[in-house]
Amino acid sequence: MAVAGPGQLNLDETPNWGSRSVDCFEKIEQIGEGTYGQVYMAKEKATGEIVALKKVRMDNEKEGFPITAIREIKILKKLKHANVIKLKEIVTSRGDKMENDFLGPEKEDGAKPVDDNKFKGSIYMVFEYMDHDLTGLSDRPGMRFTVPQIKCYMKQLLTGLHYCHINQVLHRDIKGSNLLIDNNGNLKLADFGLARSFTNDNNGQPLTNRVITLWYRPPELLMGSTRYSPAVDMWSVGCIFAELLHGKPILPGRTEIEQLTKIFELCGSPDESIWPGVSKLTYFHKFKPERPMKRRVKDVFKHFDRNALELLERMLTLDPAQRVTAKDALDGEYFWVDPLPCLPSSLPKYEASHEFQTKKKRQQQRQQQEELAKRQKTQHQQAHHQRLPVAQGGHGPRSAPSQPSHGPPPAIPSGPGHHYGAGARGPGGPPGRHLNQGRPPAGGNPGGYGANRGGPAGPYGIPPPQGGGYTAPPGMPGQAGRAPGTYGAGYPQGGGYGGGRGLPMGSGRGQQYGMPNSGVLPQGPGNFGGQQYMPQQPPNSYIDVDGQYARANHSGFGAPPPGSPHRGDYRQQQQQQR
Ligand SMILES: Nc1ncnc2c1ncn2[C@@H]1O[C@H](COP(=O)(O)OP(=O)(O)OP(=O)(O)O)[C@@H](O)[C@H]1O
Repeated sequence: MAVAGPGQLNLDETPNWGSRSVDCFEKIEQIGEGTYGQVYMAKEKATGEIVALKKVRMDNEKEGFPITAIREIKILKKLKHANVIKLKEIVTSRGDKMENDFLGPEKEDGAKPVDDNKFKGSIYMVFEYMDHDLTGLSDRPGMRFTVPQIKCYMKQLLTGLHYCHINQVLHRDIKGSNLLIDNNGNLKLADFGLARSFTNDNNGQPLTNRVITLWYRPPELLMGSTRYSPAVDMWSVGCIFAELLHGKPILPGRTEIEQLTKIFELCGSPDESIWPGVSKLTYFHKFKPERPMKRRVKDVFKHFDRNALELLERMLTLDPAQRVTAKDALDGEYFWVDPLPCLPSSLPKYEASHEFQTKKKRQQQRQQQEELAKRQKTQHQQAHHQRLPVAQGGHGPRSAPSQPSHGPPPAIPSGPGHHYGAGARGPGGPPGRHLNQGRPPAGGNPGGYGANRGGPAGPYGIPPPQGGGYTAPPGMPGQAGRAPGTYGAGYPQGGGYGGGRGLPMGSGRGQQYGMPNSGVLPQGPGNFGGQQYMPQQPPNSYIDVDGQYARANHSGFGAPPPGSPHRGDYRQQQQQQR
């Protein structure tokens, strides 16, 4: 098993990493709870800098440092990009000092009792702090994303992903809660715990297909493919894109088969003519629908604007070989016509919102509502009993008294209102209502953007509000014409996305995605370390088939409970197997 012993991180190049203690930081509050462990907002004592500390959960690891964390650290060390979260350093604690500080003392010296995993320190990854994740942000009451804002986030998502792909990294867990956003409007890819490096043939080694949260998992993985490409991430991006525009998750399956069925219902069922080679996939014949299904993307999302729909079609292409790449997506009309993507810095600033916190708030609200309802019911019953004739003694006839002693049922306030259209989030609405309705299944399934987090798929409906157009003034570089595309094809030699749409590096629309094909490249102006925007106006771990650990199936925008099919946590399976 590819695990390192505690403390054996082998983090070459950064000898200082791991040398500092977590005591250099002061905890502020918990902002996340993931498969790995808790994530805290903290302040570096010496500098006052705010950071995020992600604790590497060791309590389930009997065999040393978890490979998922090793992989995340290794990959993040190599990726340096404005749209990829920055891992600043690793710090350690002797005997879990941090945990004691945060959660209360356990032992005098701060060490944990010994029986398994005992007296061992903890390891924390120190990240730049981000104010929001996309799930938390979109779940804010009243949140509405404008079209330029959606374009701005999508552009950054694709730019970060393109950078990963040309550096031969598959993310394999693109979802809202892994897209972090700061109050300057910057979006960064985070949570590389499921990511892995790839080469074109992976030296003949198969990859696990148990990756990517179910709602965002592409058909090739669901049908058992073990040789896949960056296209898997692009499917997830398509699901997020549609969700942003539509206001709720578009493919909320509860099981793998249901997920595939939902995909076929929307995208049609595959056959050799549209997806050469599909019939060779392990589960093709098992999951093939009895009757062929027609593609309905255009019908279902007919309220999307033409360019958005065209891009979505290319992202949600069944055949991964024909699915749009991040680079080509960035080149799509969608990002180059009015309303243009807004500048990140022009986006509104919001109070911090992480999925963990918004979920907690929702839970508290639900509890309050339940208590209120209970209290009202009790009061009502008491009032009722007081009105009953004494002789009945509370054991009256079974039929209701003839006098109208029952008032209307207590009003249960609905949940916070949500954006993207109509209704407040509340108990599942009747069929026919669309956005912002229903509530996630108990346990919190992946949720949508400002919308119905997780109810069964309802009818597709209301278009999002169209944000105002943000046209670059004439003569600004953002208006430059386009030259024929000249990008290198395929991965990993994707080439620098220097010129956007085939313009020479740094010219034209002033946009630069990614970097040249040199593995990992330094950040800096002129390439996409220094992302340039157009001058627009503001408006789990266990071994899998690739011999790797992986966490799969876990949460969507919300976090399904451990053990739910959405989470399908490899880590849990491993524990069960042990
Ligand atoms: N750098 C950061 N700044 C602010 N918040 C963060 C940061 N990193 C993570 N978070 C918060 O913590 C949450 C969980 O983080 P992350 O996804 O990295 O952990 P995980 O254990 O891999 O979670 P999961 O099992 O859900 O994938 C994120 O959704 C986000 O809300």
